[in-house]
Amino acid sequence: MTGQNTARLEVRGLKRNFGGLDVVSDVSLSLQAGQVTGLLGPSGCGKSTTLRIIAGVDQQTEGEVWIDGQMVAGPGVFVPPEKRHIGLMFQDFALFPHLSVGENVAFGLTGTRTEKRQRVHTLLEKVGLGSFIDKYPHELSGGEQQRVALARALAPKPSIMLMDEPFSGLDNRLRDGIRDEALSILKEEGAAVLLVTHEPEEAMRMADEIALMRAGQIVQRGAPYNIYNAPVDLQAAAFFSDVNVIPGTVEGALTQTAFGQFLAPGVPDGSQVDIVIRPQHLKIDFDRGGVGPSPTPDHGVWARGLVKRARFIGKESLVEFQMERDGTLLTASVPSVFLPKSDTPLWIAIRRDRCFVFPRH
Ligand SMILES: Nc1ncnc2c1ncn2[C@@H]1O[C@H](COP(=O)(O)OP(=O)(O)OP(=O)(O)O)[C@@H](O)[C@H]1O
Repeated sequence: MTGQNTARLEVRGLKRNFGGLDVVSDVSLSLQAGQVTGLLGPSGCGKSTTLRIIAGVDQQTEGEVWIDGQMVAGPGVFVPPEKRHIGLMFQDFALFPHLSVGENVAFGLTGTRTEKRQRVHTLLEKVGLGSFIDKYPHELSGGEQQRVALARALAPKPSIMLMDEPFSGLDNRLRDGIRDEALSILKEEGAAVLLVTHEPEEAMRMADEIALMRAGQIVQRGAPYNIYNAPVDLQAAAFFSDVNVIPGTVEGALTQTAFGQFLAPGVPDGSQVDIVIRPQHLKIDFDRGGVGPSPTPDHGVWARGLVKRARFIGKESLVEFQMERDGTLLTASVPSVFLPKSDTPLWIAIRRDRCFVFPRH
C-alpha cells in the first residue's frame, strides 16, 4: 500500500565503500512526485555513486532505497534496474546511431503500435522536435540530441528521473534554454527528479530543493533561496559564489573588525571566527577628504580601503580593496561599469543582514 504522503523515492542511510574508503558515508533523501531535487557538490563527493545505487547499477554497502513505499535495495533485497521504473539521463547517454529519432524515443516503450506512435509524437512535440521524427542522430545538433534523449527517457512515463550532469556537454547559450524547457516538461510529466550537478547555478535554476553534498555526506538541504542565504558553514557559502572572509576574535560574544562589532553568539571568548560576505553585498562610497559616510543600522561602520585592482567582467565590475586598518583584502562586485584607478581611496561597508559569522575550524 502506498499512502498519499509516501515518498516517491526514499534513500536511507546509504553507504558505499570502495577499497576500504567510504565514498558515500551517510546519505538520506526523500523525493516527492513532481519535485526536482538537486544533488549538488564538488567533483568526487559521491553524487554519481548515490545515483547509480538508486538506479540499481551499483549496490550499497549499507542503507536502503525505497520506491513508492517498496524497498528496492536493502538487506537481502535487490530489485534489478529494469524493474525500478526509473528514467535515466546522462551527459554522454548516447542515442542509438542506427535508429531514427522516432525509433530512439520508442525504444523502451511497450503497448500497441498506435499507443507507442502516439507517445512518441507527444514527446517529440513537447521537446519541439515533432518534425525530426525520421532524422538520424548524426543529423542533429548536440542540443537537439539532448532533447531527444530527454524524450526517450520520459517516454515510458518513469515515476523517477535520475539525471547526471545532463546539460554539461552543451554550450552556454543552448544550455539555459534546454534547461528551462526540460524543467517544464519534467514538471508536466510529474516524475520525481534527482538532478546531479556540480554547478550551483544549475541546481538553483532547476531544483525545488537542493541537497548539498560534501565528502560522501549531505551537509545541508533546503530550498535554493535558503541554502544560498543561510549556509551552514564557510565551505557551503563559498560553494555558491566567491566570498570575502574577515577574520576576527571573539570577546563577550562580539568580534571587533574595521566594520564595527559583529555578534558571535554562543562562541567562547578567545575563539577565532570568520565573518563571511559575498562580493555583491559590499557597499562602496566615495572618499570626501578622508571622511566617509556615517554608520547606519543596515551597514554598520564604514571603513576606508585602497583600490588594488578593478576589472570589468560584463554584467558587473569587480573591485579589489586593501583595508587601511588591517590590510584585509576584499572584493566588491558592483552591477555597472565602475573602474576606479589603483590606489584610489574608497569607503566600504557591508550589509550586516547578509553576513555570516562562522567559528573557524
Ligand atoms: N567503481 C569504483 N571503484 C573505486 N572507486 C570509485 C568507483 N566509483 C567511484 N569511485 C570513487 O568514488 C568517489 C566518488 O565518485 P563519484 O563519481 O560518485 O563522485 P561525483 O560526486 O559524482 O563526482 P563527479 O562530479 O566528478 O562525477 C571518487 O573518488 C571516485 O574515484
